[in-house]
Amino acid sequence: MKKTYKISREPEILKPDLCVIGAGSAGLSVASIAASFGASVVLVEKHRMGGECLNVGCVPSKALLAAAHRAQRVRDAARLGIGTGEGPVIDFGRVRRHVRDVVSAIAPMDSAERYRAMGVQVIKAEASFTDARTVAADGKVIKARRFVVASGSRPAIPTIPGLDQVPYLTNDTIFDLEERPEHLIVIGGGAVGVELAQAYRRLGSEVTIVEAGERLLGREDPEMAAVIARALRREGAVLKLGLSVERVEPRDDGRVAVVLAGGERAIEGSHLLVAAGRQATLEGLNLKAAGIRADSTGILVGRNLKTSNRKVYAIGDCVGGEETSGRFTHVANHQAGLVIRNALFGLPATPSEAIPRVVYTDPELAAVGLDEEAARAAGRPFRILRWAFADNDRARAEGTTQGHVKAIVTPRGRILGCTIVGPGAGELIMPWVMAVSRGLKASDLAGLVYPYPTLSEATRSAAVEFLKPATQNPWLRRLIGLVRRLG
Ligand SMILES: Cc1cc2nc3c(=O)[nH]c(=O)nc-3n(C[C@H](O)[C@H](O)[C@H](O)COP(=O)(O)OP(=O)(O)OC[C@H]3O[C@@H](n4cnc5c(N)ncnc54)[C@H](O)[C@@H]3O)c2cc1C
Ligand SMILES: NC(=O)c1ccc[n+]([C@@H]2O[C@H](COP(=O)([O-])OP(=O)(O)OC[C@H]3O[C@@H](n4cnc5c(N)ncnc54)[C@H](O)[C@@H]3O)[C@@H](O)[C@H]2O)c1
Repeated sequence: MKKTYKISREPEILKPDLCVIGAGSAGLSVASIAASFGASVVLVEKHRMGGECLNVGCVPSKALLAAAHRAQRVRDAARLGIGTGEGPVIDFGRVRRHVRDVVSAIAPMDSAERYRAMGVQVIKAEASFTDARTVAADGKVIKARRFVVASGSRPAIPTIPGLDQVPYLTNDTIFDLEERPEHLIVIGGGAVGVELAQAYRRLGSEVTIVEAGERLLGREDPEMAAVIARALRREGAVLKLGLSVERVEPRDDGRVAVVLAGGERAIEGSHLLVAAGRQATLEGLNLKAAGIRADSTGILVGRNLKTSNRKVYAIGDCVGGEETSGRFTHVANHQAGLVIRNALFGLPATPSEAIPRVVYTDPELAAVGLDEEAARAAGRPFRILRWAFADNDRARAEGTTQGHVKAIVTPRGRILGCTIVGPGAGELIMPWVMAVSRGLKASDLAGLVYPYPTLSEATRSAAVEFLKPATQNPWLRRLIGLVRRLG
């Protein structure tokens, strides 16, 4: 009889400088920067290269909003004397194609091929810790000098009775819709809910937002968030605020009914979007085996973004606890740079205090540093400087006068924070980011020359507000008199 031999193959052992888990915004940034410095990098991704931002987050949502904002401009054109007949004709199939085309055009930047060409070893598999110094993926054993967990987040699904009995959308699926929803009900009035609600409303859907909190965009300055709420209402979105969802029911005709607490009439819609926050993706990682601490908010990090295992960092959306500066792509990128500083060069990795955030509605809302509430909570004296876009010549010319700049400064003028709601707020926030980050004063921004007529002048006007009391200063008035006498 022929003898059979069992061939037991030893697993391949890789010993790179860095092993990065997750190829979303955070993981890709770390991998590319490390590779550019000549470090050896293994990047492990179990699903799609580019993660959430490229595939189901920032990119498709901003492409959809771009189409929606274009439709609104057509509606608004009559105010400037431009006839557009019956208003915009929305071809939802083409809108969807535009969204897909934008994602496809950016995808090569995040592709495995591009990263392999940089010298990164890309493994398409789930990564799992086997002990404090080892990760297993695709039958390979990775014993890296340092690990970076960048495993991201996914939509948090609230426990609402009946939700599991109806089809519902999240940001993972809404960009695949083939047809425009007739009536989209959105659970959650945070950034995801508000941006997508305005996008669909402007593309012609009926939209209802149900938000458990008393207002939309609960983490933003209430005065500024109210401008967005007014804009949404004016465009016909229905806002149900301060109401919790009691249950969700399917209707015989395929529609969905959302029953609200407090005896409110049930809302019936064709589609339901759950946009009720995020949950860190931790399953499959086997964090316990590596001694990495996490709680319900995500992986806990300390100084230098290190986890409780000092060889392992965590960055991006998977990070929880108090340390997180928000779940944003630019935060993920910033943290990637910090990890490189620490892991490759042994330098301290101190997160910036000046992290901006933008909600891409129209008008946009952008913020950096302290807002009024945070300044009050800090218990130190401060001043508020405001400037309305209604008093900005360019905004008047464009017919986009909603909103204002609201800056928080110390009594000596040091800029502590700024929130802008208005046209292009996401672009206008940058001098304020620079000011907060570099400890600049209102006089620094007031002293710059701004081209006329630009929206940027609203920054100077707000900053000049700080200097206005000086015009009443008796010493300065006496000085003017003295100079006058000197001829
Ligand atoms: C609708 C929407 C719009 C948004 N718009 C903006 C915006 O305009 N601006 C902005 O700054 N932010 C925006 N965000 C937030 C932004 O998308 C996230 O902050 C960012 O994508 C987080 O990047 P990340 O790399 O931490 O995580 P992710 O992009 O989620 O990447 C994590 C990757 O890790 C992989 N992974 C997980 N576990 C494992 C494992 N065990 N093994 C291997 N791979 C694993 C996942 O498959 C995933 O690809 C938006 C979010 C949403 C939902
Ligand atoms: N422009 C951007 O930069 C951008 C855009 C979208 C998302 N994001 C990121 O994604 C993160 C997640 O966004 P999000 O909007 O999903 O979360 P979020 O936490 O900002 O808002 C979720 C909202 O849902 C509400 N909610 C929760 N459960 C509810 C329930 N059962 N009924 C009614 N309301 C309920 C909450 O009160 C909250 O207001 C954001 O924090 C942000 O970091 C950024």
